[in-house]
Amino acid sequence: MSFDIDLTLRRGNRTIAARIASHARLVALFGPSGAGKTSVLDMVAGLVRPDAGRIAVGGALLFDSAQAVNLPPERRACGYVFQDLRLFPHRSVAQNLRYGERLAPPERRFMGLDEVAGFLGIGHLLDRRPRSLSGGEAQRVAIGRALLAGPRFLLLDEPVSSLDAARREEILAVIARIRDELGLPILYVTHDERELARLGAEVVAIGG
Ligand SMILES: Nc1ncnc2c1ncn2[C@@H]1O[C@H](COP(=O)(O)OP(=O)(O)OP(=O)(O)O)[C@@H](O)[C@H]1O
Repeated sequence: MSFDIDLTLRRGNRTIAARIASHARLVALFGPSGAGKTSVLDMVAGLVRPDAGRIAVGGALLFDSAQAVNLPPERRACGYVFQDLRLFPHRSVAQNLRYGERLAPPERRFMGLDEVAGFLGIGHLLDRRPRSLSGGEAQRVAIGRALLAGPRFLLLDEPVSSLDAARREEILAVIARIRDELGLPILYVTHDERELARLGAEVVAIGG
């Protein structure tokens, strides 16, 4: 199973709950703003601890409250592309990518920097600083940094919500290639139904 997740988290006066049991390579978490989609990604990444539940991805158990299993984020091997990207502003695109590369243990390095740059079409941007990039270019650099870290799966938080229609299609095509050519399971957050249709995603509703 690609995603086998059942968790709850109390935040303020609401309870965030998610149940995902899927063999699909791309599963979309869909729901209104504030429903808890980012919180679910944070729990899968190991940045926020669920109150209770179980998280397994690609057959690897990452968290189980009943068995007292709670792998730290660096042992979960997830490539997390945050909604605000979090590129290092004072470093070049190449340095941002190398940061990801350095995180990857040798046995999980399935792509080199040149290959990732070619795959994502960012080879001409390597000397630029993030602030000089367009939204779509910055998104591709953030995805590249995540891929270079040798992930076993990807967490993508609203990766196209800030882009115009043309750039949106460009990034969705990249995401479809990551799913089809690299075969990485992807957990994808959106509140836009057009993206679900475009990606043919399996949909899990959160909150609402
Ligand atoms: N660190 C925190 N402490 C307490 N409450 C939080 C924290 N982070 C988020 N929340 C609350 O948890 C709820 C879910 O937030 P979350 O960001 O997961 O939702 P979301 O579905 O991703 O929303 P959006 O689509 O707007 O990004 C919100 O009510 C939010 O205010």
